[in-house]
Formats: sequence, structure tokens, C-alpha cells
Amino acid sequence: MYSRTASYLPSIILSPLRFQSRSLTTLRTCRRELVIPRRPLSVRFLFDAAPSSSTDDSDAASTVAAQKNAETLNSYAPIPSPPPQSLLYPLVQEDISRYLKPMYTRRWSVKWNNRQLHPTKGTLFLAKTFKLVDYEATMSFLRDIAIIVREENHHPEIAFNYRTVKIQTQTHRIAGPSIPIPDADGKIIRTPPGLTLNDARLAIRIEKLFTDVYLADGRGRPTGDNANVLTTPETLEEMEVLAARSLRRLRTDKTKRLAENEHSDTE
Ligand SMILES: C[C@H](O)[C@H](O)[C@H]1CNC2=NC(N)=NC(=O)C2=N1
Repeated sequence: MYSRTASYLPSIILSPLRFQSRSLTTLRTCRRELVIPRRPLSVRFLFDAAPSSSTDDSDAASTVAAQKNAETLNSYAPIPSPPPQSLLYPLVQEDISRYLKPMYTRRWSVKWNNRQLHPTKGTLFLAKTFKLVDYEATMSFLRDIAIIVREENHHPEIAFNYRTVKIQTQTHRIAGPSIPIPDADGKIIRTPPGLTLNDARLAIRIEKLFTDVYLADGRGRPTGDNANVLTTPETLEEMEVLAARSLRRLRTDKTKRLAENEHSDTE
């Protein structure tokens, strides 16, 4: 794909006349080849399939449904108001008790230093693996999640399979003191990733969607109690221990990678 594009490019550069005589379709194909791989097909599909408009009736119906959903969800976890973008502080004890603890009983957990879905970022994530009955249900759930994600402007990492959807969310830069993390170019100072009210909101909305729609109509399957033992920090101290541990790992790994790069440069 890239090689076809690459072999075409010199002819554009070397021969403007020949380039002009080529059909625009070829150029468009060429551009498409360059653009499409940057966005996974599944994600394009999800957004393209989002409903574009709704009638007054369905607006009214969805408002009623939304109120009903809010009541159902509030029975186990309130949705926090979105924090201002400039005040993305890590969750405090009250937030953990109020928003995360009820979610732990629904198989959400805090993953630390998880590279499985994101090879370059470690540290804390709020995560859950959902189970569905078939691929149609999985695709539908992903589409519904994509709508919530767009509304929240908070983008979790998502991996999916035939009947499972793995979600993990973190806030890339939390407010607070900066911590030096060495990057590819050398040492930089930045605030580390962490968990904020944005992550709690997103997780609660996705949980609400799954419970009220997918579990309710049988397309979602309850996650059994025999699922793997999950990490569920209930106090700020426990959360900070995890954060410190994962950051230490992140920094050590980056330093190691830097050293390896230097080593290969000198060879
Ligand atoms: C400016 C914009 O709001 C931010 O870059 C958002 C976008 N989506 C995001 N998604 C997630 N998961 N974490 C973030 O910190 C984040 N930041």
C-alpha cells in the first residue's frame, strides 16, 4: 500500500506535466491510501454509523429514556459534573468512595501500568471488560460507546473481540506538580497521567448504557464473580501506592529505552 504510493510520489515531483495529465481519480486513490491507514476502519465505521438527526418524537422519547436511565444509574452511582479542563485533579478520597466503589461491584477496576492496549503509556487506568452475546451486539455497543465518547470528549482505549469489549480510560495529564519523565529526546517535565472525574463520568455513563440497555434486553452478559481478581483501591493511600509504583515502572522503562537507543546510536 505504502510502496505503491511511494513509487508514485517521485513521478509527481519529477514530472509536473505528466502529473497534470494523470487523472484526478489516481490522485484521489493516492491520497486515500495515505489517509485511511491513519484511522482504523472500525473507528470510521462507528462514527459513520452514528445517527445523524432525530425527529421531535424521538427527542421526546429519548429524553424520557434518559431520565429513566439517570434514575436507574443514580441508584448505584451518581454522575459527577464535568470538571473544568484546567482543573483536572486526581480523584480524592470522597470521589473514590462516591464514584469508584459502586463501580467496583460491577467489575470495574483500576489497572496500573497496563501496556496491553497502549504500548507507550503506563500508569493508572479505570477499566472493565464487557461481555456480549454476539458480534452484532458487540458492534452495536461500540457504536453507542462512540456516541458517549464524542459527547464527553474523553477518549478511552477500546479493544474488542467477537463477544468482548475492553475499555480503559485515563486522563493523560492531570493537574498538580510536574514530575520529570525522560522522553525520547531527553528529560522533560510534565504532569503524569492519572484518574480524574472525567474518567469516572465516562465509566459511569458506559456502565449505565450497558446495564440499562444491553443487560436489560439480553444482548449483554453479566460478568461473573469468578472473573480474574481485580485491583480495586478504596482509599486514597491505596490509589497513590499504585500510581507511584506504576510511575516508577514507567520512568525506569523509559530510561532503559533511552539507554538502549544511545547504545545502538554508538554502534
Ligand atoms: C483537549 C482535550 O480535551 C484533551 O486532549 C482530551 C481528549 N481526550 C482525552 N481522552 C482521555 N482518555 N484522556 C484525556 O486526557 C483526554 N484529553
